[in-house]
Amino acid sequence: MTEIKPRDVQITAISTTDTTVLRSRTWDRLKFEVEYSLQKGTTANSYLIQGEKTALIDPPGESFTEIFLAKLQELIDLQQLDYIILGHVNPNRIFTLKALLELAPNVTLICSKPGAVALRTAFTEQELKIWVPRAEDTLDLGKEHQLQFIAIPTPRWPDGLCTYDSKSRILFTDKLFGSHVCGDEVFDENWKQLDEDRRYYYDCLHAAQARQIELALDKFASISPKFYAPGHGSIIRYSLSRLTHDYRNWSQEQKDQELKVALIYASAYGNTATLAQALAKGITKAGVAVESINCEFADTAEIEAAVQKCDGFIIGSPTLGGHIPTQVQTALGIVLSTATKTKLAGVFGSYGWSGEAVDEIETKLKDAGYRIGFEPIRVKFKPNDITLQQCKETGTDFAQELKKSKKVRAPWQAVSTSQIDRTEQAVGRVVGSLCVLSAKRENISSAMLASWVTQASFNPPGVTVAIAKDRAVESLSHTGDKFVLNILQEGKTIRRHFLKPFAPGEDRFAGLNVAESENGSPIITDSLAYLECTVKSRMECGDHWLVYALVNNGKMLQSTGITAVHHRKSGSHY
Ligand SMILES: Cc1cc2nc3c(=O)[nH]c(=O)nc-3n(C[C@H](O)[C@H](O)[C@H](O)COP(=O)(O)O)c2cc1C
Repeated sequence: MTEIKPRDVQITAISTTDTTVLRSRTWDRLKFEVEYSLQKGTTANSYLIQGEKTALIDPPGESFTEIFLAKLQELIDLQQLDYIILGHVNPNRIFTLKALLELAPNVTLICSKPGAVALRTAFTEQELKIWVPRAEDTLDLGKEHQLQFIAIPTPRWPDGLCTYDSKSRILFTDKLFGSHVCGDEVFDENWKQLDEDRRYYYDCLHAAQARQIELALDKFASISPKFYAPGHGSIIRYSLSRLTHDYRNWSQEQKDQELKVALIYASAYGNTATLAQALAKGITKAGVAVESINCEFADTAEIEAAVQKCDGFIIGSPTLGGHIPTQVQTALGIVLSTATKTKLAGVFGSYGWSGEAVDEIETKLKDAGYRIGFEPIRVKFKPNDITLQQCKETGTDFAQELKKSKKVRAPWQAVSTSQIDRTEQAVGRVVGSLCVLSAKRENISSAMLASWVTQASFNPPGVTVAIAKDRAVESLSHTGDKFVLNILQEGKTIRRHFLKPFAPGEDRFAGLNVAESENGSPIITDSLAYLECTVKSRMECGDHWLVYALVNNGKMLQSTGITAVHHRKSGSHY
């Protein structure tokens, strides 16, 4: 096993303009968050601007409090710290904030209006100096550092606030333009290698709030930053226009999707919100757009518009005091009076002991005549990895169900209608080996049938596998992922086992003979042969990912028998 480096705080000056980044680095994987599943660690970036006055942006979470404060005190005397700017108020970071306030009692906190409410809730026993800047306000730190504040409210971070320093031309973007990767590179000189991570970060954090991301980009259009300084990952210096363009394109892609799901939820302590994010990831992965609505911060018109436009809706609610919270009640009222009965519905929520909210919502929707697309999801308190995986799979199934009921089928482009049948038949004559890809991450095993598999290189030995985006198992389709390619034998029944639909979270290997490979992935021992592989790269090919993987190890499991090949009548499906 590779040894994981200890957490640390890396300090680097950004350009020559009195600005320093303090990167609190976590090298190992973080648990229980959808966006961390690539397991590359992350950095929590804080920034220090030293004009005549001093401002600190976004101190890190509790696991860094001690080492971060020690490093910060090497740079400044905390008695001299004038401002702490919060891109959003993160409950995990309140501990560090408390420690900072003890050492810097005169500091003024700067945040958005909803941020101030969250701060006052977290600091009930303490009088805080808070400044909520309006759009036209600036803050003069001296030495020409004029700070401008841009509110970027999103469903996930309703209190989002970006800061722009006109002297250094750094835009501090908090949750925008980040990536969860830990390394020594402070800047994005290797930005091409970051493409996959940035896209994944966008897909997990922002795809379900693409409308608000577009509004944010519009707001940034009037300034011309030289750097994006995000809350996580490398500082964007060399690829700023490219990444801006990418964010525009990815948001437009979401807008262009034919089908939309309104994901309407509220969450007092973040648990229902975490479930919402996992569902959203599963839905968007399947090529269906999500419009997230955080009931606490959305107005009636916004909810009505989302419900009218959507093809399906999902409502999420915690149970508080034995009831559905008022904001969700209101949203439910709007849904019941606005949504036509043809829309597919879903319900989920976190609870502590009785969990009435999910049952009540389900009953009301059923009584009103809506079809419920999945067994309501009820999760006690904080969801774990397995629950989140189930939510993602439920989201994907919900999207598939919508596609089926709306008969959405990817059009064959550049082929005239009269030629479609002939061309489909001809393409269908291309064959590949029938295999099962299997992988294990933490304690979650996954598997999928794959028939678009072929050898791709002799030296090093490598294979390619084309994986449908809407069915791609996350733990085997990203660079660095390890999996086993189980090569099936003609005449055996393993194929039938994997052709049947699995319920979200269902054990894919139940009833099969399985052994563990060196890379931890399951080997189906009744296969003809197996290969242990590591994903080297992947390429986006329309509705599939083409994964190129190196073969690390392999073995014949049967001395006779030939490889199963999947013969098809048409090239328009497997
Ligand atoms: C004031 C309060 C009242 C609660 N009342 C209930 C209740 O009546 N029934 C229940 O099952 N859970 C109850 N809970 C537990 C919450 O539903 C649980 O913490 C849930 O994870 C909150 O979800 P959220 O993080 O999305 O807000 C209550 C929690 C609090 C703080």
